[in-house]
Amino acid sequence: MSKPTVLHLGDDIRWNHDFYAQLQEKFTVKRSYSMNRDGFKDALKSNKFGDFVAMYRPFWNTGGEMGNWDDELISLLPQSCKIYASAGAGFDWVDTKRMAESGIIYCNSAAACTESVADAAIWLILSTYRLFNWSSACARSCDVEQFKDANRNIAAMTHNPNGSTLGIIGLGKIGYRIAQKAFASFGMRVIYNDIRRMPTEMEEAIDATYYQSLDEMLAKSDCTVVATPFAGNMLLDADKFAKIKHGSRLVNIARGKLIDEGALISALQTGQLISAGLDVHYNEPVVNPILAKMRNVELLSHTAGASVESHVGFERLGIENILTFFKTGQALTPVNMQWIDRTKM
Ligand SMILES: O=C(O)C(=O)CO
Repeated sequence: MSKPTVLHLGDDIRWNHDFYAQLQEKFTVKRSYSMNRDGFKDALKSNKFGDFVAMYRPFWNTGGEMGNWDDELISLLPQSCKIYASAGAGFDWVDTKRMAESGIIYCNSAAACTESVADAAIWLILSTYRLFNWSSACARSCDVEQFKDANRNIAAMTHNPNGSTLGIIGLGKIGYRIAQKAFASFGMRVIYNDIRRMPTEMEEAIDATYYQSLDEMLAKSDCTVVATPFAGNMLLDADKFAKIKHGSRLVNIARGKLIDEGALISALQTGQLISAGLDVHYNEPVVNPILAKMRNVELLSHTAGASVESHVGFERLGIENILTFFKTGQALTPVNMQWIDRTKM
């Protein structure tokens, strides 16, 4: 009997060759490599990859050249396709509801990069308190006057995070890990806003307080961290910045489009916010040049999740999702089960 087909999108396997061999034992693996949208659409229309049962994208460098997975693309997938297991925590580029309507489970890989993203958030949080960006830029300038300026003046403007209040928007896997680290390392008081409240024992473990109202949480946070998925709507606009605690800080490790960058810049210029730390940007890969010039703003190149450990984990988790799903009928990290018609599985 012939083996079912898995369509492997994009990057080669880099770390998990033995594990990939297990996938190849059970499935015929076909490769799309890097196809642009038109090429990929033509390939699907002509059934170039056959009636594949799963799609696997082991890393984020390539395999996304076809652009957003919207109705146009999803409607071209063969009816045989049941699961798409992809690298990455965020899935703002996939209409997961539309996929579910075609009976396809989408699995993300947040679990594989949680540690890296949470570590990067801690870096950004610390930097918003201690203004390391400013100190680092002065040292890198190799200019004696700038060095002296930082050395003399930073102390009067920076603070220890210990005992201050960290407000987390989105206490999912990553948000919770950030909270654990900030609570354990800096003794920060954790408050959070989410659509769902955490179980009591999880709240108690980090002494966290739930705020159903985002506005009320923003008014209490000394540092707000955005750790929620982008679901098509902006979260922090001028109205929200007017409600945020005066003189507080902002960190974003989620998605740039959650924040109105113009409003953020105004909040930083008026002192409503005293600093910010951003891994993600509204117009990636273009970084806002006004933010780039602000010495109280730490900027990264969307690398919060980028580590060997995340990469190893992305490759593994995608394969595990596919193998487990076809063995047990259940995927490990699905995000769209609420829309899947289980009677058709
Ligand atoms: O995995 C993702 O989606 C990330 O943005 C990690 O930083």
